[in-house]
Amino acid sequence: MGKKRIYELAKELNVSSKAILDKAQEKGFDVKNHMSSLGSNEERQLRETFSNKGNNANKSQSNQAKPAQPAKSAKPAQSRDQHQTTSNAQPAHRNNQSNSTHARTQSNNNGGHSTSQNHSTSQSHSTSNRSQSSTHNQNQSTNRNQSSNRSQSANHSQSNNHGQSNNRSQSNNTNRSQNNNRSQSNNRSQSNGNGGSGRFGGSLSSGNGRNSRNNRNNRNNNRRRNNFASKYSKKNQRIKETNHQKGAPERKNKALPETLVYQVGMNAQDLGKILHREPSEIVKKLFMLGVMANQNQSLDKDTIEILAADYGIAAKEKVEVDVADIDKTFEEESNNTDHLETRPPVVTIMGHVDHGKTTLLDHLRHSHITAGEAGGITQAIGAYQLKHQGKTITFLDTPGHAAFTEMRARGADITDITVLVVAADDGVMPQTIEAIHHAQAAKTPIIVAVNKIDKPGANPNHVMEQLTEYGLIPEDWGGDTIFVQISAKFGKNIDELLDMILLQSEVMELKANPQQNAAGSVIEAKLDQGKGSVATLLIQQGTMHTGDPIVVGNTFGRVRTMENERGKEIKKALPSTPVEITGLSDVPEAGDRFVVFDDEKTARAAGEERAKNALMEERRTKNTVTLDNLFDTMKEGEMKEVDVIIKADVQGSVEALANSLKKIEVEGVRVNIIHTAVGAINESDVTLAEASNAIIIGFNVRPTPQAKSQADQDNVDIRLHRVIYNAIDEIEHAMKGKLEPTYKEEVIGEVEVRDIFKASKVGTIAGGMVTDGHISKDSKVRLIRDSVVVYEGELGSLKRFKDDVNDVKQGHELGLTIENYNDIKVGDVVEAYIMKEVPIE
Ligand SMILES: Nc1nc2c(ncn2[C@@H]2O[C@H](COP(=O)(O)OP(=O)(O)OP(=O)(O)O)[C@@H](O)[C@H]2O)c(=O)[nH]1
Repeated sequence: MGKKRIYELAKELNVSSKAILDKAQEKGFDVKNHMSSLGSNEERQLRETFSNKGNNANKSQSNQAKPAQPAKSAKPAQSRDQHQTTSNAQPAHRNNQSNSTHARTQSNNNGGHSTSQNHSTSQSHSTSNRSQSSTHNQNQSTNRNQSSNRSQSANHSQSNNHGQSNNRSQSNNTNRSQNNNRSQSNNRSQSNGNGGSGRFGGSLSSGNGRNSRNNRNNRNNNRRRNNFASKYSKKNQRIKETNHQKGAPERKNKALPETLVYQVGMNAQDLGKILHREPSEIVKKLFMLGVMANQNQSLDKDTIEILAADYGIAAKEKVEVDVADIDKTFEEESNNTDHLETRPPVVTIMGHVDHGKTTLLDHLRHSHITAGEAGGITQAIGAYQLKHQGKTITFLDTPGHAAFTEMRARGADITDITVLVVAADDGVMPQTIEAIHHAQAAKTPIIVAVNKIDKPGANPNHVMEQLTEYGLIPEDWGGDTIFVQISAKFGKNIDELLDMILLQSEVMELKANPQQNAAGSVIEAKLDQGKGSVATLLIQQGTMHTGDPIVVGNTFGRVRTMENERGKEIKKALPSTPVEITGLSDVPEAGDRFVVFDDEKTARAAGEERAKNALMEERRTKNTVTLDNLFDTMKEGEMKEVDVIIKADVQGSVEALANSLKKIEVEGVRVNIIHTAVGAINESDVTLAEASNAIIIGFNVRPTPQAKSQADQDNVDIRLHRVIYNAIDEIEHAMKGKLEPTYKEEVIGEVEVRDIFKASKVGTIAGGMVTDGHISKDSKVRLIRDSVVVYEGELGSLKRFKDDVNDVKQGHELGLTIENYNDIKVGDVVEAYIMKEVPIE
């Protein structure tokens, strides 16, 4: 059991935190406020103290009030005074008020009796009136009949409710029933003013009795003498006094709610509205709980909960949920560890062109389905499930790595296992490497299917050797990569491959909770003429039912129909199942996430909000890392690695550049090369860069036109270099935040070389056409052959027909020479660029 806090003990003992705090401090315990913890010994002592008080109040209180013990006789008077003088917000702290105040107050209550008289009265009532102590909320007549027992009431006031206190304080006014009645009424009306329940005594009826006017006057007198009241409460009291004098009806507070539903950061005003209480009352109450706060100051969770406890009601925090944030909902649903059950693995097949991916998928599709379904099966959607050894495996039919990475770029890491198909007769090829890098970037385990082992030239061992270079080492050789030698065409070892997939998935302990709302990702989506929006979804968590309200990406709806991959209507779908659904208001995108909501209203609100946000953010520059903002990004602590993709003209350059970049040392940051290859920068590189927030460095190579436009669109940073040192320097400077370019290269046009003329004096003259932009006499040029930069230099001359010109625009023919370079060939491209000065901010 943890240590008890003061407020908790107070709640338990039904006394104020302040009373406990005071007592604890009096006893020398090391406590500061209501939140302070108590040791078990301390707690025990306090319990004893307060339970004794309760008992004393009922039984043995008279000891304190015996005439023979004058020193103690002051206590009853205190308590009495407390009742009379305490403002509504201070019920629990009456005991703390001074004797002199009490005495004065009492005299007022007694209708002008002298102070000394009051004192003697209080003392003379030391004999307890036990019956009184047990009867709370007594009415006036009861009080009149009660003999006063101030010591009793003093003790009671600590542990009992206001009604009790009031009654007891009434009884203090012994031998003057009239005065007693007045006093009682005063107290009651005070309580009514508070209007609260619980310890504030709000349960008392309002002071509408015969004595109410007198009582009000008395109370007002009392209030004037109340040293405790704050500036604000004094003001409020004055207002109330005025109202009372005018005979204005007393305001009745509404009943407290059963539970205070709050949000952290609410202030006294907010809470006052919920509790139907004046903010000033809340402020006073907080003050008594040891929290100094004005009406506008935000309150923390603990304070609000203590306040609720003090009012005697429960408190519940209302957590504001951003329904539109389905990513968050998705994460929450995904991370739910309740009712976890094993789910089928989701497998993607990747590999180089013609290595047999489609053949493998087709073979699986046709050979591993239940007998009843065999024959004439048409796969309706881009994913399917098969059964092997009584277990299900889900295959995603995503042709091409770009599609795979595209999904990842959109935040959908849906693949559990990658099967890498490598043809045994062909070995590792560029797309094999690309696939490895894509899978590694996605951190999915790879199972290698060495295919076409039936072919005469097949050399599986060679494939295995090759793959060791990429960290894929067979188990036999001391690694942990599973290799299966198959023939997709002839179905050889396919079962072994499936065994291995199941084994891998077992190791991964793939689990999901089928008992919760479904969440997952879009595999593909389209607009169907007849059905409207049709989306293929992979359920990653929970179970989806027809009729479920759903938000998918920026669209929403209800699952109107649901079909499995064979076009069969189903009513529910479990985790790892691909389904095709209709019923969405719009067409989502592949990779979008979906979340099922409990009700359609929330789904609609979330969907509409997302659609609105998407519209606003449409085409807004994505927060992709570029060299220019790299330092800022790093500074923000968003990145500890700089992901880089290197493309170069020859393998030697790739390695040299990679090695050099790895050696750059900048504190807290390192270069992480996620993909290298020889050749032009293609769309797949750009997609990978976007998905991984990477920078592409092209060394002596150019991006293909499609890759270039995709990079522009996705804001992927491509840096082209011809000197390794410059590339290293640029990355290093960017990492150190020193990138302050004063000049920036700007490509202004492209010329296609269509004819070559050799002239003895001027060298090679290239005749051609400006296919893009323009070229000017002072532009610099690069000669590009098959996407590889073969020369970079200055323009020698620029002519239209026979005339020298300063500029030639797109669509016009021209003749040009490159200074000191003659090896120009037909089909070459001359890229014209200028170095533009970048103004320093
Ligand atoms: N002999 C033999 N041929 C195979 C095997 N697997 C596939 N092939 C053949 O290899 C060729 C290419 O196979 P695909 O399955 O289309 O290859 P892919 O990887 O899907 O090719 P893309 O879809 O272009 O990327 C086809 O002619 C297949 O018949 C195999 O195990 N043995």
